[in-house]
Amino acid sequence: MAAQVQQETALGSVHDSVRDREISVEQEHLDRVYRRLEEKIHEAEFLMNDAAKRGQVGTPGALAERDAQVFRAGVHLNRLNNEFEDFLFGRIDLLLGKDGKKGPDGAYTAVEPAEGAVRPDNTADIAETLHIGRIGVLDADYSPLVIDWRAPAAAPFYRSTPVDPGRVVRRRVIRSKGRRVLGVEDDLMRPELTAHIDGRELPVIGDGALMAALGQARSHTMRDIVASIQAEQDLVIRAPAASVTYVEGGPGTGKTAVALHRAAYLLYQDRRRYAGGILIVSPTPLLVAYTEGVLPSLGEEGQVAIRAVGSLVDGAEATLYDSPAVARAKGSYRMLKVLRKAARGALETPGAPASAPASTGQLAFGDDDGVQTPAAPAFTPTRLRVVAFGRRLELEAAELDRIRRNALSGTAPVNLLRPRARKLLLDALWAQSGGGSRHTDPELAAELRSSFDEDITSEDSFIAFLDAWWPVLTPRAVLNAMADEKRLGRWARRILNPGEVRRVARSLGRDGLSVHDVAMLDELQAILGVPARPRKKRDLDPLDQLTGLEELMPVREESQRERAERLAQERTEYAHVIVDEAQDLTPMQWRMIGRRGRHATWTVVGDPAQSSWSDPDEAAEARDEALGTRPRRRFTLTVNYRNPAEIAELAAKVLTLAMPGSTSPSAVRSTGVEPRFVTTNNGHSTVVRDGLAKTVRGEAARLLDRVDGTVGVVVAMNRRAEAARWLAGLGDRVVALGSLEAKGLEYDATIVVSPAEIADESPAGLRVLYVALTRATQQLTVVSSDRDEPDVNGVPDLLRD
Ligand SMILES: Nc1ncnc2c1ncn2[C@@H]1O[C@H](COP(=O)(O)OP(=O)(O)OP(=O)(O)O)[C@@H](O)[C@H]1O
Repeated sequence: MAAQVQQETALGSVHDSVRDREISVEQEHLDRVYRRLEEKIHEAEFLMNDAAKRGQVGTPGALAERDAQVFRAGVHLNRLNNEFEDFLFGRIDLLLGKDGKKGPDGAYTAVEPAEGAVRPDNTADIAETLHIGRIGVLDADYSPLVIDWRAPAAAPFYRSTPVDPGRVVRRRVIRSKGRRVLGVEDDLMRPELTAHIDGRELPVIGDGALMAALGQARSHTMRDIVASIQAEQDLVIRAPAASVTYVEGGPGTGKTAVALHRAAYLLYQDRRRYAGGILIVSPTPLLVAYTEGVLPSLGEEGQVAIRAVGSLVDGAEATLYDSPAVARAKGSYRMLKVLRKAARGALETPGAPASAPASTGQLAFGDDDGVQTPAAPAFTPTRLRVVAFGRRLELEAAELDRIRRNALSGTAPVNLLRPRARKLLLDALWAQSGGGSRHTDPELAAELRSSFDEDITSEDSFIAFLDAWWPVLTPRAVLNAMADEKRLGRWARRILNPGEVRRVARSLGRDGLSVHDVAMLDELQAILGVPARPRKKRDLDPLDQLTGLEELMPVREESQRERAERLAQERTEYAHVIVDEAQDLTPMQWRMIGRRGRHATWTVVGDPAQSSWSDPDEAAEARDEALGTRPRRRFTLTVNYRNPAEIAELAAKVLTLAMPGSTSPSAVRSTGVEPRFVTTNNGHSTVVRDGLAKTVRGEAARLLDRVDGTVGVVVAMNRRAEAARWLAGLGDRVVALGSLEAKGLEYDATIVVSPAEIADESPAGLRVLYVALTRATQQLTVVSSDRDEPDVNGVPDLLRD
């Protein structure tokens, strides 16, 4: 082979000296970069001080300019300080490019080599070397010292492969800590070439950075993969933002990692458009906690909202789980029909509470927002009595019902129909008063009518009646009303069966919300509508009151800043929505997320084989509705970077049962460690014979000894609390989690407890089991109970060939 590839053999000392020399080459470059960064930090500090001085000059223009300058310098300084750790991680050595043109980052733009860059005898010279890092750094003469990983010039670092190398001859990953380079790992993209750099043959060190990264112990937080993004992943990360980017791939193919890096890429591409406007929806708070450190490590702190699907509605936080049967009823399209009926029905229900109890959280509208929510009436009034023009007028129950039905026949949100209902009441009272026949002159008649209306609407009894008869409903109030089985039964007639009604009503009576309740609240918010905010009144000047001037003064307009702050707080729509684990969303959740991305571009990542939702067709319909007719660009990720082949092979058996005909991603490495099977109940057990608790605890302790990082114990949802007790005192490297909570997470080692229990938990149980079996990066133990019918080797029924 032409290039000087070093092997770990008898040539060890030669190898070490070449490696040391290459490390010192990179150290020199890193030193240069740090010197330049320090200069830039001084520049930023100088700018800030200078700007502060300029503030004392005091003209409005100078002040505005100062503010902008201080802001820019502050952001810059902050980034430089934060990126100081480990920001240089890659290098590519390139052949001469085709056209010789340079891009804005100072690098040549051509992807393909110039003709003649490779000589007929397969020798070539390195014409350009680029270092890749978390941010770009230009030298004082504008030559690129470091290229931002998201810049076009950095793409070949990720895209180049031996099959399609482009200009790249050698791709190097640099490992550093603080200011010290610790190691380098090279991949040769053109192994057939003898390439020279500065008159020397190009050395190649190590056997690839990817394997080194994959072998590292896992902690409770995800790491970025910026130094080892693979070509098929890079295509997704850099896909144009237009329309919908749709990514499928099996467990461990990097979908979550890719989604996070894509957010950072989009911000880099068009910061103005996306800053603050990217939403990442994650299935669980555990996955949010696991992933939320990745974007800051890519230099994108606070720009992207990562929210669990149960925390998408402000003021509502899901803390409870529903049983599979209840989840199916609450999450399906059928619930939409029930909610529409409930929202209208809650108005006319005797005794229905009209507003949320003060102790429960508020949705986006409520007392806090200045909208008056009337106190809950004891019952819905059945008669209206008022006095107008000295006459007693009265509307009876039947008439009131007719008016309500008439008002509700509109399609507008229920709360927005209140003015219409009020108008219909006044019409009925006016008709009763006979006032319409008193004047033939239309002008006089109109005047009479308006003073009639004024007379009635200023009466306290009328206002109290309206508040009780047509209260402003909050989503919480309607949900509370649905906890009454009888009422729910009425609203869900022919939609839910009696068993479902009973179970749903009971679940809504609990203290707290489930992830499905949150989607129902959001839907109710849309069905009920938000009544117009009363405009804030200016505080009255006592002098105004004396002179009556206040009536002539315009209401003060919101300042631009106030408006910007309010909009940011109220943000419910985003410019780009990234959905992780999209296969799990129910139709109601798709509707909730869809409302946040009505005008957005989307990235949707998921794996149908891991879906815990029982009706994939219904969910697909809801997804298509949320994404609309936007064109989709589809990608498939094919390589499993998480599980060693031994574990992937076992999981594939469950995949065959769960989704016959689908293919597993291919595992990129093998560890030689086979999954272990332990039983609790029979004489053939290899280890323990007594209870599950002791078995799992013993196995967890064993695995903690064998791996440096984390151990996850996955149990059926109803065993979660119990499993936490089994592990008490073993330390924080080991955690117990329910099958549905394991989604997206990974551990060095996992224990999957009773596959049969997990599979029987729900209609999608086999797919949930597939998720559980694919969480380990190194070792997997399966603990069986009686239900698993283990064979003599402890292998449970579901995992046998
Ligand atoms: N290019 C890469 N370089 C290094 N590590 C990688 C790379 N791609 C993925 N990984 C690692 O593989 C693991 C799996 O990635 P990730 O969680 O994003 O996969 P996923 O497709 O979302 O999996 P699942 O569907 O099971 O949730 C993570 O530890 C991730 O850091």
